[in-house]
Amino acid sequence: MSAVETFGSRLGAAILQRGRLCVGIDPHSYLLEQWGLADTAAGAREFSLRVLDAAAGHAAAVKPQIAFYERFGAAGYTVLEEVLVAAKQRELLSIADVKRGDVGTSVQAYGDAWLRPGSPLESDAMTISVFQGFGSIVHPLQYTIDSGKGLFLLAATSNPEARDIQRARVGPEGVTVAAHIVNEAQGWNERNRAVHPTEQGDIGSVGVVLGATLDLEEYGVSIAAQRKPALPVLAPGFGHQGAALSDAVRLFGSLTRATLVSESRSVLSAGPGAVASAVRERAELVKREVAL
Ligand SMILES: O=C(O)c1cc(=O)[nH]c(=O)n1[C@@H]1O[C@H](COP(=O)(O)O)[C@@H](O)[C@H]1O
Repeated sequence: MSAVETFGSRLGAAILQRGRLCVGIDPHSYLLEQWGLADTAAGAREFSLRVLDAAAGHAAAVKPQIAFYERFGAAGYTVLEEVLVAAKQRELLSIADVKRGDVGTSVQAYGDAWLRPGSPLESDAMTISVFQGFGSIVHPLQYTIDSGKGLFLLAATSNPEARDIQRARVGPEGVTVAAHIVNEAQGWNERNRAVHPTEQGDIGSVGVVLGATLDLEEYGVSIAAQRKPALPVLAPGFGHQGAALSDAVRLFGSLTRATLVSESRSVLSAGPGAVASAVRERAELVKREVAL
């Protein structure tokens, strides 16, 4: 039996304490300009630290999108390292929005980079692509057991261009790709529940990304069944992409239980002077509207 506190358990505690808002940290060029900051690694650093201060105590998690740092090369990665440490100091769960995926030792190296305790880029969880097969992520999955880390598998993403691929039917039962990925995540959580003390087994550590802009039934994803352990869901699409918080429970049904409402631009566009109040307002609204 593992003594490690699971990601699912930490996620549950964070939701209970601070609600289910996840603030996306996306230092777009246009936002840096709007904030009066240079479009440089130093600008992204200033931006990110201010967002972290705004999120502290009000959001369950933050989700830095690594592409916005990667565009500054090594300097961007140095900033990202600092941002991830600063998130931890503020007791915010960090979800590295990496969206990487590969096979064998390559995907193992991604897991080592983002989930290995002591790694310079250590995060609490990462987004990951499993379009090369659930079996391809066996190494990153091990971090959920050994080190209390989390994964969010891309399943039904918020962008409309993904519809054809993610709704395509696969396997002998002809389930959609999205539903297949959801089932794999749920199955993993069920199989590994016993590895952890039972009080930690309420929420799984392997979650999925489901866009709030979608009709999940259309993607073949059932929102009716109460599954145990609860499936973590990272739900982007609220705010800037048009999904309304008031629709969240209708959209996610029983999956709302362990859902993180992820918003980036709707909060970040408030600017440096108003970002703190924007986070607080959004967090309050999420608590009121997305209650199960
Ligand atoms: O994994 C994600 O966070 C993600 C998945 C998805 O299906 N759609 C999606 O927009 N995102 C991310 O969410 C952020 C955009 O959020 P908004 O600015 O709130 O629209 C970007 O960092 C995207 O990469």
